[in-house]
Amino acid sequence: MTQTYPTAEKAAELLERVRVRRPRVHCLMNTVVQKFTADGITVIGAIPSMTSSPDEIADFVSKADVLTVNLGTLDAERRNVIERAVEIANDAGKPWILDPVHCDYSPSRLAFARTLIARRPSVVRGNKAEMALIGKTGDILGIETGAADQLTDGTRSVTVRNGHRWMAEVTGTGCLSGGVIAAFLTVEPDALAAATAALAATGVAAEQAAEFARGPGSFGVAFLDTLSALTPEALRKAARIDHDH
Ligand SMILES: Nc1ncnc2c1ncn2[C@@H]1O[C@H](COP(=O)(O)OP(=O)(O)OP(=O)(O)O)[C@@H](O)[C@H]1O
Ligand SMILES: Cc1ncsc1CCO
Ligand SMILES: [Mg+2]
Repeated sequence: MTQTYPTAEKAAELLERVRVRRPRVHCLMNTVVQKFTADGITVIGAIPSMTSSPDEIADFVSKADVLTVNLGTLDAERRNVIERAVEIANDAGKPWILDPVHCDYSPSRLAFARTLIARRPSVVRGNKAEMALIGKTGDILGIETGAADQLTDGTRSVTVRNGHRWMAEVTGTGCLSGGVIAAFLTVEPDALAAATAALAATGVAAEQAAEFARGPGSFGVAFLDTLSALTPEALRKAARIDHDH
């Protein structure tokens, strides 16, 4: 069967679509990087909301176009809220993404991540250590980020080679990428194409930011500037997307 693979042209088209649609992205985000993640979602052209209040989660997920579930600062109440949010997203047929932060530190968190994966997110994204434990995710798009981002949906595999080493020195670039991927999921049903475009966009913005930042601190700020200013044309030219065939 002939496979369709995401291209730089497709990434540019999807960036344009996100900016036109201005999707609502609800985030159950860890408490460490809420602001940075919300800023990343805003500058890509989407609208973030971040509440984890049990009595409001149903309304927020119902009004959102997509949900981001991040396990970074898990506690008993947050687990319940996550389960409720996932149920609402699934019942409404809305896409959601799981970031199993630090599942490599705690067996109970890894077990919780597995129960969530059984409820079929559109995407699971983690760093190398996290995805080594999560393992294969079958036909659910699995993404291991790092110097190169590796994406596979069980049939097709893609590598995004954009980015800068300072991304690894700013806490929350991975969490932020989850929010940006979520925004792209609302404009493209092929999760592989959506996530490839999102990671190329953040990677190209990081390369541009590194040209005028002086280190990780100023890079974090510059990255929001360049992600905000990123044009579809600049993304098309600078995206480095490879695939397996
Ligand atoms: N050495 C590197 N060179 C280029 N890009 C990188 C490098 N390391 C990480 N990145 C990029 O940084 C982002 C975060 O990836 P990483 O794997 O570090 O996530 P993470 O560990 O989950 O981050 P966090 O938990 O702080 O949010 C991704 O977009 C990835 O492409
Ligand atoms: C450092 C840290 N601890 C919990 S969440 C988080 C941020 C992203 O991983
Ligand atoms: Mg992480």
